[in-house]
Amino acid sequence: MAGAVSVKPFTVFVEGNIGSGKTTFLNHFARPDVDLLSEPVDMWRNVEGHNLLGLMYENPSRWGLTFQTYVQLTMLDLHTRTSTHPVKMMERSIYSARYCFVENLAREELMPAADYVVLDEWFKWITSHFHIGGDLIVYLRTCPEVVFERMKARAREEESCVPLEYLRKLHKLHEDWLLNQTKFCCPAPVMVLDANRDLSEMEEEFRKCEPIFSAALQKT
Ligand SMILES: Cc1cc2cn([C@H]3C[C@H](O)[C@@H](CO)O3)c(=O)nc2[nH]1
Repeated sequence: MAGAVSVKPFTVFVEGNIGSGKTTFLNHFARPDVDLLSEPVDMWRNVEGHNLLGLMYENPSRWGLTFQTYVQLTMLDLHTRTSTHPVKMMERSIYSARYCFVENLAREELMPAADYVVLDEWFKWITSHFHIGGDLIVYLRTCPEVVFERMKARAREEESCVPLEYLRKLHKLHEDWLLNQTKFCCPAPVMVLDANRDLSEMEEEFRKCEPIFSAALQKT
C-alpha cells in the first residue's frame, strides 16, 4: 500500500508473577486489531539446542547472565517490531526483565555482582537508545500462594524446583515496581486487576480493560 504510515500502536505491557494468568489475558484480547506478542519462552528453551531456561533454574549463578541477556535481546526484538495494528499487547517487557527477574537474581545472590552490573549497563544503554514506548501496564496482581499452586498444576518441567519463596520475592518486586514505586521507574500508567480470581470470574476483570482498548481503537 503506497505511503502506508505505520502509526505507533497503543502499546500495553501485561505484567505479573509466574502463573498470574497472562496467557489467559492475552487470549481474551486476541482480535484482528490487536497485535499479540507472547513471551518467546520456546526460544528461551531452545537456542540452537540449548535450554537456557532450564540451565538458569538448574544453576542461576552460572547461567543467569546468559539467560537474562537472551531474554533482553528477545524482548528488545518484540519492543522494536513495527506494527500496523492500532493496539500492540506484549506479555511482559524489558522492564520486568530488569526490575523483577534480574533484580531478584541479584538480591538473592543467585547472580554474581559483576553479571548484574553488566546486565544493568546493557539495560540502561538499550532504554536510552531505543524508544521502548508503553502506554499502559496491566498488572495481573496475585498472591504468591495462588500462583504457586497454578505453577505446580501447569507443571512446566523447568519450573519443577521453583520454591514458593522465589514467587514471594518476585511478587514483592512486582509490588514495589508497579504499586509502591519505591526504586524503579514505571514506564506507563498501571491498571491493577485482581488475578487471584478463578478463571470463570476473570472475564469480569478483563472487561474492565475493554474501554481502554475501544478508546485506542477509535483513535485510528
Ligand atoms: C521479561 C522476562 C520474562 C521472564 C521469565 N522468566 C521465567 C519465569 C518463568 O519460569 C518462565 C516463563 O515466564 O521464564 C525469567 O526468569 N525471566 C524473565 N524475564
